[in-house]
Amino acid sequence: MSSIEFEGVRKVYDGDVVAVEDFDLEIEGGEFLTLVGPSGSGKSTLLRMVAGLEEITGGTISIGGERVNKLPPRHRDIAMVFQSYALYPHLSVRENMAFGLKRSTDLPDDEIYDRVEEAAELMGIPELLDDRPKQLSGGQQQRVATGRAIVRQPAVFLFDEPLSNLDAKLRKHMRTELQRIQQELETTAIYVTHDQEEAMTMSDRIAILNHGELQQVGTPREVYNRPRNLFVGQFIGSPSMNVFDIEYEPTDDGGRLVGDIDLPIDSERAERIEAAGFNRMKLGVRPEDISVSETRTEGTISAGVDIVEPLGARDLLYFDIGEDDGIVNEGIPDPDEEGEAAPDVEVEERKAFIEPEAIPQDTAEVFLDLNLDQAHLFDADSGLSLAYADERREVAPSA
Ligand SMILES: Nc1ncnc2c1ncn2[C@@H]1O[C@H](COP(=O)(O)OP(=O)(O)OP(=O)(O)O)[C@@H](O)[C@H]1O
Repeated sequence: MSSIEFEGVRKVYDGDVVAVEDFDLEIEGGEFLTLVGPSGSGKSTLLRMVAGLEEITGGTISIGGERVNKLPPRHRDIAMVFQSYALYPHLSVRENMAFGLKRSTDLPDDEIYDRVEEAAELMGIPELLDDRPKQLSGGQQQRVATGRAIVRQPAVFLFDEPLSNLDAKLRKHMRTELQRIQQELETTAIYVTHDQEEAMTMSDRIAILNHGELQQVGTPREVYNRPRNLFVGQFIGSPSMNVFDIEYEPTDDGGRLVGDIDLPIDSERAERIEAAGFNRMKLGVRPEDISVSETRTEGTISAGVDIVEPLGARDLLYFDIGEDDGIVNEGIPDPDEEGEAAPDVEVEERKAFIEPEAIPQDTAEVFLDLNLDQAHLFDADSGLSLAYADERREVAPSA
């Protein structure tokens, strides 16, 4: 099982487009690691550098302990599965799956075809071996493309959004299939996706990228429960975290968070904020950590009810918090008016998962309980989470 190591990896296109910056990551042999991040954050570039399809501007990539910076793709023991399956239309499925090995090795034909049969078994497509690609559905083509990668018995699988052309149901099914196969073959895998549900369900670890820089790497649970910074907090989780602009104010028995909302906090939390030196902050509360309160207490906020969407097991409440809710929507011209494009203003939508029918119909205002034990505090300037500021202090040498 081959490990993959990135050390200070950097990629600059055309002399000045920095696509990846100072990227360090160690992927264990047999691990399934997913790269996520917004469009243009450098995911494909990283994958292509591992494959050898893109030159590395700086740093080192090693596979199985061997530095591969200058190694041509065919010597890297890697198979890549893309979003487009790129099957040869004039060849049968069997020939498509055998093609790579026939070209790149001296293996005897019967061994190659044995491997094709095995891979077809594993992918559940032995009955398709004599078909042509155009006779296959999207899901079947996906299986053939993956089967073709398996035939090569590579040390590393690279997946670049392999499921994005499939419908939602098939995508879910193929997720489990790919995971099962990767585990059975004990191959190391790097998987790129836009779909964070995919990332959460398939991966041993998730690496989150923004502007070519690694923001955090951890198990799905770690990055969800302990986001290192505001970016990760907002990127992981759907619908995304509600963010409130707040400042800290000390009081006699702890402190208060004031700004978009006004809530008391206990002395333990107040001490941690003071020790971290945070003042202007963002409070992140996930939709699942908000509930409807029967009564107004000091620990609740009042909110306007915008929409309640019944989702079955629970309802999704869209709410607002009045004048100071940070929602920038003044003066947005009507996008339908000719010649007037809507400006690039972020309109925040606040959301909470609530018990079904927790709000009677036609209710305009509710009291909401924010579960502060599950909430995240981030420094407004650096974006760093308070949880990690605590850690930083613990490891800092005492003065
Ligand atoms: N061949 C290229 N030449 C110049 N710039 C490029 C090239 N390929 C990518 N880039 C730039 O590098 C940055 C990272 O692109 P990359 O495709 O790696 O991002 P990504 O995270 O995979 O995006 P997406 O999710 O949209 O596929 C972007 O700014 C992109 O415009």
